[in-house]
Amino acid sequence: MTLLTEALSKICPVDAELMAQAQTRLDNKTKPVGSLGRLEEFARRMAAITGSLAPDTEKKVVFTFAGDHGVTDEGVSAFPREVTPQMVYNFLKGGAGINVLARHVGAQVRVVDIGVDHDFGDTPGLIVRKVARGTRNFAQGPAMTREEAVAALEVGIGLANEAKQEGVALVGTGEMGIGNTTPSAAIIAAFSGLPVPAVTHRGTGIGDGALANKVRVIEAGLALNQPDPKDPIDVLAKVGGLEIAGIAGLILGCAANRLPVVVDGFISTAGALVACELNPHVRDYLFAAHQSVEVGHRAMLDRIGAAPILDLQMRLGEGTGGALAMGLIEAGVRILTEMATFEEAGVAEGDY
Ligand SMILES: O=C(O)c1ccc[n+]([C@@H]2O[C@H](COP(=O)([O-])O)[C@@H](O)[C@H]2O)c1
Ligand SMILES: Cc1cc2nc[nH]c2cc1C
Repeated sequence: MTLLTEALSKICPVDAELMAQAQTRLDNKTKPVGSLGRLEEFARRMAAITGSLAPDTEKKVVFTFAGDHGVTDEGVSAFPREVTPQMVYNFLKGGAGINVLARHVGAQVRVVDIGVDHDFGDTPGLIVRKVARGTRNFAQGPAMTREEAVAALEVGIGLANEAKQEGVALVGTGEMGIGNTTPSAAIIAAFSGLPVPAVTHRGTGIGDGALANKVRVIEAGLALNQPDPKDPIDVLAKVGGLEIAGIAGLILGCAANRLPVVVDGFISTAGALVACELNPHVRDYLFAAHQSVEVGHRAMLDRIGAAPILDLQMRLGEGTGGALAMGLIEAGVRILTEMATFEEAGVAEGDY
């Protein structure tokens, strides 16, 4: 069995009984029923995912996948593609936004070269799983072969399997790839059939002219490649990206291992969408960290059926929103495990 078929076959619904037991415990805590709102949701879902009423959150790891995109030849980003490897070095030195926010919540950052158009040699700290030196320009043909897409999915699955083995408790997704809002918009347009202008936005900050060009490029790429929305790997291969595939695989692997996974912004959610289209139970294992500024993000989250935890007008990527949301998920779990019950504290219960 391949890593992909094995992961897909292992994914099952979360434990509904434990979800109910966790909620009963939360209802006995010294607070009006439901008064901790979504923190209670995080706690009961963590119980249902992990199969424990005292879910572990100790070891938190954000995987930041880096990859390049042939479609940058079409002028779809405000930045040159050299920024992708330059930012990889920044991550490894600990100076990027994700490094700061991961330190803030006590998470580790792991940087994965899954498709950067740069030779890193043996750079200390970098996880080298390069499938190709970037994708091809999907305005001229498929971004990847099906084999490349599956190989990149399996990179992510392999990392999730290793994370489970070493006792990681909470996984975060992140990415770095100049041009990657273009394949992300193409993916949601392909699955949903929504008009391209409704899901395409400014990414790193392009102006009106470049945005109109980006819409035309995506429309042309979809018309040329005809991705089949009923075949998620076809969509991923034809108009996706290597880091998006790595993230989709990581999320599948987490679901297969009953590991909770926190999904960052627009590009990470494109990966989550591919994973959910492959197996709808994946949805129950993921937390949508935040609402990105990218306009197409809402359509992705709606299609997955996930409500974002934060709305901080962020659009950096890297895993930054995911790191922040990890802190809140952990807070919810601590309510479940540490807060006193009415009985323990000698507090009178309400009469609803
Ligand atoms: O996470 C998001 O919601 C997000 C939204 C816009 C841009 N980004 C980041 O910006 C880069 C892609 O933007 P662009 O304009 O080059 O397609 C890529 O490195 C992403 O991490 C990330
Ligand atoms: C500087 C920079 C940092 C990033 N981090 C994620 N995407 C990015 C894009 C740019 C341009």
